[in-house]
Amino acid sequence: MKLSSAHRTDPSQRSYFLRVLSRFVVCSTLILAVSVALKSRSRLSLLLPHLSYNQPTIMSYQQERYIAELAVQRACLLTQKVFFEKAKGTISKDDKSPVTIGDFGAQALIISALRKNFPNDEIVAEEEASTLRADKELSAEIWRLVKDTHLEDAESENILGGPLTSEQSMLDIIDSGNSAGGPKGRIWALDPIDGTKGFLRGGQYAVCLGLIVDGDVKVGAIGTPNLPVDGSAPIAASTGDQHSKAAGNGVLFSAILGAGAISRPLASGPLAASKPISMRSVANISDAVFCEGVEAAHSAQGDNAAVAQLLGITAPSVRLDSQAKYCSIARGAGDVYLRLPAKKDYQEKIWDHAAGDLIVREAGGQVTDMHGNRLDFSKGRTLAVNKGVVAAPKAHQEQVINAVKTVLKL
Ligand SMILES: Nc1ncnc2c1ncn2[C@@H]1O[C@H](COP(=O)(O)O)[C@@H](OP(=O)(O)O)[C@H]1O
Ligand SMILES: [Mg+2]
Ligand SMILES: [Mg+2]
Ligand SMILES: [Mg+2]
Repeated sequence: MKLSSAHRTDPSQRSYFLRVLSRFVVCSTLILAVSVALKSRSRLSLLLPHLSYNQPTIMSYQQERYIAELAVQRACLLTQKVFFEKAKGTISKDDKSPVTIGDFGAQALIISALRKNFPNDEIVAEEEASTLRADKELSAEIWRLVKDTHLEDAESENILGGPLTSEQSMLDIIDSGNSAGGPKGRIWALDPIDGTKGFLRGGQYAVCLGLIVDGDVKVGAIGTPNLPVDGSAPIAASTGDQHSKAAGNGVLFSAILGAGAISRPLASGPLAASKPISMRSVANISDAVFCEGVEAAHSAQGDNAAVAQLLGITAPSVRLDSQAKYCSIARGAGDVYLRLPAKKDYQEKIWDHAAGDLIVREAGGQVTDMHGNRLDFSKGRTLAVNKGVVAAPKAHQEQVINAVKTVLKL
């Protein structure tokens, strides 16, 4: 068929049309690429606002550490409320150890944040809700606390998943920390209040969370609301008054395996700026300062004293409850943490050590049992193959272990 000249396209017109079309395609591809990049960057910045985007790669476990820090920070708001404003009534557990509304509330808040962000992970937590299911009044009191506790920073609160929806879901959340632990998979070890006796006495306590992957601790976060922000300040034996509340207390410690340990003030807004922490370098072990527990039932204080004497240590021990001991030596406020068994057959719990073990090792220390073996977090809910704990600067660990073996005749 022959086309009339009116239907035929002029070649210069056709090439103009092709040029416009190709420019349109290039421009729209560019716009699309830029908008996808911006979108994923803003999603990332929501999750990891502390990251610099100049970093070529994002270090692994940064997100886990960030969520752990926020969750611990929020739980500390609740424990502080109980510490300063509420009667710290106790309930006795089957093993006669105390538990408070603060322990249950902090556990509920932290597990709900973990469930929101890492729904497939397992959780080994200290507390369970059977007492609360049998005591409606107590359960209602904890629920009032839990639903009213949120971070001041709405974006951070949103990342944690916002408030729980009902009292029943709170009880179920508390009970979901019942994993048996073990050598495989991602398992969070949670101690909602470590040093409950210190908490009740108005002394030191810690909110502790560690992530164990295939038996190895990868992330640790510990909130110590009553430790001074200034690591060189004296540690108050009791902080149960409003004056000390205003006096610069509250520290958040954390570590990622292979990436060092840090601390920052435990403020309630977005996470404050952090700084690296490290153990003090001690030229001679006789210059070291011991950190020890307060409760005689939890470690053999006579044995600790004999070890100190054998090492020529004369400085008095710093005594404080909870994993605040690990944190203290990790920032150079003390050098050696000894926890020699007071009861022969007691098995240490993984939630009492996971986060602290990593923070000390990442700050340049070594943590072992009294035989010099690394703590083994792959054996279930307890450190079934370890006895006692010895944490010291790497360079002096062997010397301390030898003194322990001499004193205990191992
Ligand atoms: N006989 C014992 N030996 C060692 N630790 C014990 C113990 N009985 C209880 N504990 C643990 O000691 C922890 C407190 O340690 P510390 O004495 O260093 O503050 C308690 O944690 P909770 O307070 O979380 O229950 C508890 O798990
Ligand atoms: Mg307890
Ligand atoms: Mg504990
Ligand atoms: Mg506890």
